[in-house]
Amino acid sequence: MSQARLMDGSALARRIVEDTAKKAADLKERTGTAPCLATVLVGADPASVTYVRMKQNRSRKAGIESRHVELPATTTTAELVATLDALSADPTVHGILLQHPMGEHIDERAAFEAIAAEKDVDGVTFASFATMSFGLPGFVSCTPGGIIRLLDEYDVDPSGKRAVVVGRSAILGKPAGMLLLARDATVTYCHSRTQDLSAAVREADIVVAAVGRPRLIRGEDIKPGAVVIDAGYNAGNVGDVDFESAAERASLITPVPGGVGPMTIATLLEQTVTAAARQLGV
Ligand SMILES: Nc1nc2c(c(=O)[nH]1)N[C@@H](CN(C=O)c1ccc(C(=O)N[C@@H](CCC(=O)O)C(=O)O)cc1)CN2
Repeated sequence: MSQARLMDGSALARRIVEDTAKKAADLKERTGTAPCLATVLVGADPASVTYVRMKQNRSRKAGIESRHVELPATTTTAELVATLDALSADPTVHGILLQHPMGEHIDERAAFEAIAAEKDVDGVTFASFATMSFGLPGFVSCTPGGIIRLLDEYDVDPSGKRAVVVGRSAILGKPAGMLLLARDATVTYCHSRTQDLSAAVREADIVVAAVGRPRLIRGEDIKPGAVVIDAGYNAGNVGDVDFESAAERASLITPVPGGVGPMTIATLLEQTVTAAARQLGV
């Protein structure tokens, strides 16, 4: 029987998006300009197509214009960088989202770094990573930022807690750990070379699963009363955590779907409106 309380990302995301829509409307009224988010998709990976569509639809509902750039899977790094340079220089675009993954032949870092810092509403550049890591104002990576908002919403203070982040990707695991560190958690990163994952997870007061391996984290490894954040995206809306068994021991747990996912998009929209306001001098 499940004991954990659900951390309802859908409900919190809805409130953030409603608030963001009001700010977007206010900005348009004051400046005559609606915030604009450019989405860039390389190739046609079905999951990425879905995520980009979700971002466009929710942008529209929040009064954010979207400009979509679709590039073929054969796009080179140089071509992608040229596209991102053009969007970075375009004053009618306030935020840029480069959907990940983008193909193994592409130098992902070169592509992310082509996004102007002031338009990095997805928090993927080195500049954003630095401000995020030092707890300074700037744009956060959207999923990690959404995770911190969920923790705040459910009164989970990471200070002094042992946090274990499973996964070290540039857009998820690494920044999630840095945001928790900035909140004074004692952070351990686990990854494919970690020798005893179960032992590390068993120590955790906060577990962030961000590795993309369906049901990797099981209830028997969850410390009783731990907070479990499932940030795994796998086919069929299955998370990285075995929800049923983990919920028996956790005090709080995010569901998949309806947990971290909606928070990712809400954070993106919120940061787009912030970027637009700054660029429009409001
Ligand atoms: N440039 C980026 N690429 C990727 C990111 C990112 O933040 N920036 N994150 C993931 C995927 N992702 C957004 O791109 C994403 C995944 C899932 C959801 C979501 O809301 N999922 C729903 C379920 C969706 C459904 O019904 O099919 C949920 O969890 O409730 C949002 C965003 C990789 N790439």
